[in-house]
Amino acid sequence: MSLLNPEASPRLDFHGMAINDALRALKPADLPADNATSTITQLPTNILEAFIPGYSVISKFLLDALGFDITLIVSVCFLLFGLATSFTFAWKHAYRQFEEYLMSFIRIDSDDDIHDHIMEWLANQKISKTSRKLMAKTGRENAWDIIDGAFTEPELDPNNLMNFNNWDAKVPPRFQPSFGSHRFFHKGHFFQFKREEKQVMNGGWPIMRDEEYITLTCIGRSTEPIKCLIKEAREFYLEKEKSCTVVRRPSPKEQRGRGRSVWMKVATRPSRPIETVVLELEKKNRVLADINEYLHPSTPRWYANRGIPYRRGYLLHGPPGTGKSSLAWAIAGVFGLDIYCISLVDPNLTEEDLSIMFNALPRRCVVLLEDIDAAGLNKRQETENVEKDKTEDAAAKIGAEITKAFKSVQNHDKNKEGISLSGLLNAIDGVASHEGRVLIMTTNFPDKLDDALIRPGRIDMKVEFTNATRSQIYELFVRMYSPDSFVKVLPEQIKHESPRKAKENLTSPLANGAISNGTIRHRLTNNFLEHGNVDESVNENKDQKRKLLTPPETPTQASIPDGPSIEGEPTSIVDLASEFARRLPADIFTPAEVQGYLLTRKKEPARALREVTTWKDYVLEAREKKALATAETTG
Ligand SMILES: Nc1ncnc2c1ncn2[C@@H]1O[C@H](COP(=O)(O)OP(=O)(O)OP(=O)(O)O)[C@@H](O)[C@H]1O
Repeated sequence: MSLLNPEASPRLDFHGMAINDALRALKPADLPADNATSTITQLPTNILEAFIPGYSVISKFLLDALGFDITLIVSVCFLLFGLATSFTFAWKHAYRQFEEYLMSFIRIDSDDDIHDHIMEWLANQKISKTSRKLMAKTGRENAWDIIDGAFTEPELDPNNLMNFNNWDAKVPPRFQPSFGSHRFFHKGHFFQFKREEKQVMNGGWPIMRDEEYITLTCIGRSTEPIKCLIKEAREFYLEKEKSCTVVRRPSPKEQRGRGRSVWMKVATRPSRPIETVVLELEKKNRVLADINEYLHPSTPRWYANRGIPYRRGYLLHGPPGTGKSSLAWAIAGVFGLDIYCISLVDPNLTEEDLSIMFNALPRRCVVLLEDIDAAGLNKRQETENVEKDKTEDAAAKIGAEITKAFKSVQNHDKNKEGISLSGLLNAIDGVASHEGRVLIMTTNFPDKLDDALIRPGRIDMKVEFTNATRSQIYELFVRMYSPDSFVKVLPEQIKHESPRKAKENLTSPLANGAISNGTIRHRLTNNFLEHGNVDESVNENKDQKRKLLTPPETPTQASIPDGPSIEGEPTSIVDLASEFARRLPADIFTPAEVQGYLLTRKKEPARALREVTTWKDYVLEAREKKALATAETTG
């Protein structure tokens, strides 16, 4: 019996009647009374029963309670659902076919540099302004960002001091397309950009971790448009970072995946100009020429033809604060390489990690192993000899044996967590080791290193750093008080050269002053040291550079602002520098100490000169006292 017939349902209420009227309009009077016969909009009850168990009971209950049959409504819903599902299925299938035969895609995992290039590029495209699905990132990430000029000046308080309160809030966040699909047109091509996450096995705990990847799709059977887009993104990114050095360190274990993700980018900082490392010109040029030759594209073949592993290691040694790390950073800047820093004293670093790290190095990079003497890799022989000398009498001998045994247990435990000499050697020149990298090790105690570590093939060049010589003191002084524009112009000039030109220049660093102190000296001699003035060309961007938050313009011969000159006192930076270098003894103070002293008087060269003798006496006296105290405590 159908309730669509009003006569058949005497208890029909107002709503029931309205529904029935509507249904009658949909299906006129001759609706079948028996639901065994069905229409296109009214499915047989037994079919509905199959999809909704207990349907007939429910419908009967509703019929009794409300007085109308829900079959037609349910049937229409079913049909609509069926249609929608079929349409979705057909659309998906058709799209899949379209994708399969008429679209091309390139997938990029987040552990590849291209991922960063694309994301950075997209952040600067229209899509990152117009898309409805964005991800916000804090605008400024490190202190170096102010150098690119796009920064907001902090407010000055009533005392003329900078107030950084709320400063960060003024920096607009950066936006990137968020997870999901995004579509955009670029250079006449339609692209789909999909950002997704997948679960991958982790090296440690937790077992699984999320890893991001992106897929770039374009219409057409060629991936060429995507390749062009990737190329454009890479160029954009590299142009942005061209005068910067990217610093990477080992990723925390739980974030470590495969490939590049074992290293994480910790900073991008402006490259250190090689001229700012005050070192004998001959030494500096020797290192640069050697690395330049090693990195030349034809060198790997030369090595291969002679069966020599394509590796080169440098040991920079000398007292702390003499410029070893500074030179390593400057080398990375000169050759435009990323720098990969490993601390061997990191207790979480295992030998296995170390070999994974070396294995994941890119083709060309600088690997910096700092303070290798501090990593328990001391010369074993020597330690044993020292122990022997101490064992003069029997009692002392027994004591020494106990100490030795205790130490060996300690070392055993240490090596379980840390790096042993053989572990380091395996990483440096094992099968897994990546060829083509520039390995730089620094140490304060070269004599303590095991011969195996510093043998040729592992260390190919040693560069000794000493306390500041007179000429270094002089150069540090001149550099400290040279105007910013003067200090900056040379490295910028080098960077704006075409890569080929830069390469030509680098072929013979000795012959070319551009990357050596030679240029600085040459310029200083001709334009600054002799006449006390900087080239006009050098001063071109002076006004612009003054805006930077660096100390105010540094003094030149024309104006030395820290008080009236005393008769007989030098009045130019050059003369001040000469006198300054004369008043300090050679080879006693490290460049870091001299730099530290000058920094506290960075706007007052004349004061720096006046007070240097007092400072020298004070430091020497303090050293003496410290030495006495140490001697007393050690007996
Ligand atoms: N030869 C130098 N030329 C220019 N600056 C130097 C020189 N030596 C030291 N400095 C300055 O001193 C500071 C410390 O230098 P750096 O870290 O390079 O010394 P280091 O020899 O590596 O010291 P450590 O052995 O303690 O690591 C830096 O700010 C650096 O600019």
